[in-house]
Amino acid sequence: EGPIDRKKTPDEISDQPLPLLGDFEWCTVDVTDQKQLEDVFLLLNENYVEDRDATFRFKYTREFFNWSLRSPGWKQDWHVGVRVGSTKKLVAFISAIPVNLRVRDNTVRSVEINFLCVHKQLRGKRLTPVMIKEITRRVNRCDIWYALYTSGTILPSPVSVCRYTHRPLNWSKLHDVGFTHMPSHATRNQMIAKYTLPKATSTEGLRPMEEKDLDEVRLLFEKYQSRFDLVQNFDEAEFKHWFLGNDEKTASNPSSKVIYSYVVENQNGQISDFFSFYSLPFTILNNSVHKELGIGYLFYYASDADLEYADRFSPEATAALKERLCGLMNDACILARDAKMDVFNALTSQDNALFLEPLKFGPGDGFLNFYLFNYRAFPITGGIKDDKSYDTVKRSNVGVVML
Ligand SMILES: Cc1c(C(=O)c2nccn2C)oc2cccc(OCCCNCc3cccnc3)c12
Repeated sequence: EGPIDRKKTPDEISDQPLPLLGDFEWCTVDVTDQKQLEDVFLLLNENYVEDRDATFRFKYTREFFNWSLRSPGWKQDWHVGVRVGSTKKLVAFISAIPVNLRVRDNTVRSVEINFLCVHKQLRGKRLTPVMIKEITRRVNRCDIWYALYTSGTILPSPVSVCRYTHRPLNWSKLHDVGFTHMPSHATRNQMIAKYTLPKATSTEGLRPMEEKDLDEVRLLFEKYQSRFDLVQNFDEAEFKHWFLGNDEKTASNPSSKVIYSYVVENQNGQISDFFSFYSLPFTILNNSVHKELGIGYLFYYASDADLEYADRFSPEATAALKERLCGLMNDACILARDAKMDVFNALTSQDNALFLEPLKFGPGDGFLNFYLFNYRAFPITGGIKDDKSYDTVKRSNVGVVML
């Protein structure tokens, strides 16, 4: 396991971008300029990933980009765009943010690549490989040689693959928009009853995470994450950014809130657990009644449930963790429902297999493949059972969650 290419230095890398065909020009998007942020927002909301039947399209908000593109150490030069020379219209985008990854026992200074988007009318012009080469060049110039990225499509050699899963929160709306279907043996009311959640959460001491919790939660999180083989290491600033976001702005406008983080404070005032989820709605294409699908995505979590066991992977420790996570994640679904989300999405990564079936998550029809650029690693299990069921617990070794 380890780097694929020989060690290089930035001065070996060209300081000029690759040539672009026709009336296209490279640009660097300044996402602190609301107008340029709007260009990215419009490009992705009209041209980014859709589901297979083109029923839904990701609806990234401006707040989401401010959160995901401006994490600590972010560089404007790594927000790469292609514009039409004559009109300055943004027709392609790709981004990188710096991250510290751990792949088994190796720490790898990397970037995470995300939001690769080419305008629908420019598909098939081989623009994607050129975008990837250009972002690679700009990152290499900063002496970073590795990258993590995900894709719904199969590309050469994924390091891991996880399955999409969904927990309906508002079954009737999901049914109305065609996301979920009525099983032959059930009625509408039976399906609604099946997915109805309690009014209130049940975990004693559960409350929103606050700035004063950060150090304690980061310590709990680092202990928990040590169980996985592919993780992102967060320093203090990164931890604050990813779990508290730039919350002051959303205090005024709750509907634009992106990241939701909660802690469990036990009787003697210690933090025993935490979990988080982010909001990333779908635009519903051609539906007269519903315009948007509210979606919560499970993000990171940690628990001390297994800490008292010498072997954290023993059946006893696993049972204790399973019981704790089932209570926590059921509360996460309740909080997501209260935040007007219609479905709660999770992958089969982390220890999710412990609660997916008990909490009525159903397998989705999508897979998320994880790729490492310029780094060879033995495959890391993504928690997928070979068949559709989750009958036996199949834990995963993927501890990184990509937006
Ligand atoms: C996308 C997505 C979906 C859906 O497509 C979906 N949910 C409700 C209705 N639909 C059609 O369901 C998921 C469950 C877990 C994690 C996920 O995504 C994890 C993060 C994905 N990152 C962005 C991305 C999207 C597609 C391909 N590559 C990257 C998803």
